[in-house]
Amino acid sequence: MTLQVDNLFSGYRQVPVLKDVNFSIKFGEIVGLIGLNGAGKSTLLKTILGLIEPQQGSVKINGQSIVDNHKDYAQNIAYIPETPILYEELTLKEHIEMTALGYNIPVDVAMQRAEPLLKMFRLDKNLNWFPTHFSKGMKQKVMVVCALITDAKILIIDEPFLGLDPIAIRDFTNLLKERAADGTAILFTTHVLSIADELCDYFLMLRAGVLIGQGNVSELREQFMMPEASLDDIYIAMTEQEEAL
Ligand SMILES: Nc1ncnc2c1ncn2[C@@H]1O[C@H](COP(=O)(O)OP(=O)(O)OP(=O)(O)O)[C@@H](O)[C@H]1O
Repeated sequence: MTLQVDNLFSGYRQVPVLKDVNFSIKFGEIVGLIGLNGAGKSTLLKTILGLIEPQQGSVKINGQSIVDNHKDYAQNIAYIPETPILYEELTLKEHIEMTALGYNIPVDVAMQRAEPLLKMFRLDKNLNWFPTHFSKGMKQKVMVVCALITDAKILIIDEPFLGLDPIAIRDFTNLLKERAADGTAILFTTHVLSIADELCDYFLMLRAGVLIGQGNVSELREQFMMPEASLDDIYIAMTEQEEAL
């Protein structure tokens, strides 16, 4: 039961951004995707989501690609983008209902699941609000609620902590840990290494479209030959190598 990425080349207009990327994520693991601006993190997430077609190689969930079974593949993934995408003409409640429809969940079940999340994020009094009345952080919380009410076994999150206040970061971090403990695989990008260090079982280090390291911190220490290094030290070494290229 995994997300399996094999020999993946992917990018835009035949120009590969990702070059021969290989990794797998088991259900229940939290994985941090780390790399400088432009390294290809969002391109990788978009390819996993099926928004970009691989130029070569494959992305499979439980052995099936999006081409093999589009519906199963899509329902297995929930996505929280870096910039919240909400429909101006739908209320918060209607966003939850629409998510329920998209993931084949009865609306009353979705509302039950949403209730504690809305309370935690202090949005429970705002069910009839439209997105124009929400702050950026509140919009991000709506995206989090919609993703977490699904039964998706893979959660893909682009910069999850951007725009959230410290309390929301703490609550969201705890929610992610709970989700992983229940068997959800979580892949997220971040530039906030301290949170990644606390949260992740292991890391994917992406440099110029190439996965140059993967593993937990002690495995990364071995791969980068830095026996005493912290995640910060390894990241800085990776960026210095990039500047020297
Ligand atoms: N729609 C696009 N068309 C063409 N090239 C693109 C497109 N989107 C991204 N790129 C290029 O692909 C490369 C990787 O970009 P990507 O957005 O995946 O990086 P990233 O690691 O997510 O960066 P950041 O940390 O800034 O979000 C960059 O060179 C970028 O210019």
